[in-house]
Amino acid sequence: MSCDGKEGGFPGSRLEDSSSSDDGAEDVPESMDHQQQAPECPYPSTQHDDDSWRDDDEVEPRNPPADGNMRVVASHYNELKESGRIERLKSRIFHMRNFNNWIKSQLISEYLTLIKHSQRMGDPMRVLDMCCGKGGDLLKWEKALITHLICTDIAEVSVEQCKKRYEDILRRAVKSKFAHKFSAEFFACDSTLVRLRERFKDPSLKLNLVSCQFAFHYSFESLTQADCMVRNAAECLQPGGYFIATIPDAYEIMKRLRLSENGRSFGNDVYNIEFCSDTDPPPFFGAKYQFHLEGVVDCPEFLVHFPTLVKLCRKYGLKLERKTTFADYYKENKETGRNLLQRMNGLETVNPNRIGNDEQYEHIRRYIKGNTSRSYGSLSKSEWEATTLYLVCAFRKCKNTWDAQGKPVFEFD
Ligand SMILES: C[S@@+](CC[C@H](N)C(=O)[O-])C[C@H]1O[C@@H](n2cnc3c(N)ncnc32)[C@H](O)[C@@H]1O
Repeated sequence: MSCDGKEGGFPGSRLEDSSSSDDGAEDVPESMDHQQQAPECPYPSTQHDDDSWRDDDEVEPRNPPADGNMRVVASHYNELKESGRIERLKSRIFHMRNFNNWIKSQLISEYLTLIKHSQRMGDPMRVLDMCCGKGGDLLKWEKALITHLICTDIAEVSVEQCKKRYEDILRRAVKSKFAHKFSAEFFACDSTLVRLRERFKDPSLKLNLVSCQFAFHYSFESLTQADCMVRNAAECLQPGGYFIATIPDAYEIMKRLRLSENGRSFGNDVYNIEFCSDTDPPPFFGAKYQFHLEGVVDCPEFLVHFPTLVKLCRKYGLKLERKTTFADYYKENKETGRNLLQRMNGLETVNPNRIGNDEQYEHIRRYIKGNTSRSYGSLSKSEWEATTLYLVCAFRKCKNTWDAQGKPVFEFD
């Protein structure tokens, strides 16, 4: 597909079960645990100390208004085909997709746990899954024992599939005495254009968690769109509630771009990023690139200038609590999340005797220093390079008072 992102479909790679995820991974039921125990082989983390934007302080859109990229994005996701389990197993990014899904599980569990600790027994747990896709996180919500879920996405086909999956979960829960049941509502809309609360069944609803996984960056097409998306994330959150997201790490992208040969594109055999113009430094909004991920994504995306995101969030009472690259989040969570990572097949079991001189596993050869007596859990070099394009972030909703004009005054501590 060309860099203008106006053609072609969204090649899918899906499981046939009811839990596949649009970031390419899925919730894995406990019974699918067939990966052997394998110690994880660490892979060097990437650094980003390079501020790639102009260093003034303005949050000004320098790009023209939205040019229809959202239509392109929506049709990509709407056209996404479900593929069989066999096909998915053969994918070169099978483990990376599961690894990304594990990161989401850890993040969701971390913040739901924090919220639960501040609640009383029996308090409701209400979640907005903004840009929910086909419902890849539904089993996570079920396992976390939430009470109400709102799912929305720009792609109507995805929302329909998400709703069907929820109904399947509910049917199973009704049959089983012990399964957890939660209520849910679904609607399709553009979160960068529409005020979501007006589409809620109860617009006065207070949420505990807003989750936006692998999608928030689409809003950085323009200030207006990003502002709308942040307001949607913030305005229904209770004080003490959280907005959590996984987004591409724009610093890492700019760093790799500047190291690239042609200064416009870079990647490997599983992913590619190509900038549509050679704006360097990039603008705060509308810094567009074409993202291609092996068999899963071929879509226009936008850099998220993180300090600008933090400013927008503050405007709506959201205080930054965490910004961590996937590489570091993995390091932080690999002990506590080890069993889940294994169950989710988030790492490939690599036998050092079988890797020969394959440069994809060079890091393992270096790590084991000749000891070939056991297997290691790892990702291939290409998969690792792709997953380390991302970061996790979390913002906490602050309490507020009201000024004489009726505007909220947030207490940021
Ligand atoms: C990579 S998928 C992630 C889906 C899901 N959050 C997950 O983790 O499985 C990105 C999703 O963002 C949705 N999306 C992109 N732009 C959007 C917008 N402006 N409003 C609502 N949804 C949007 C797409 O339709 C797609 O389902």
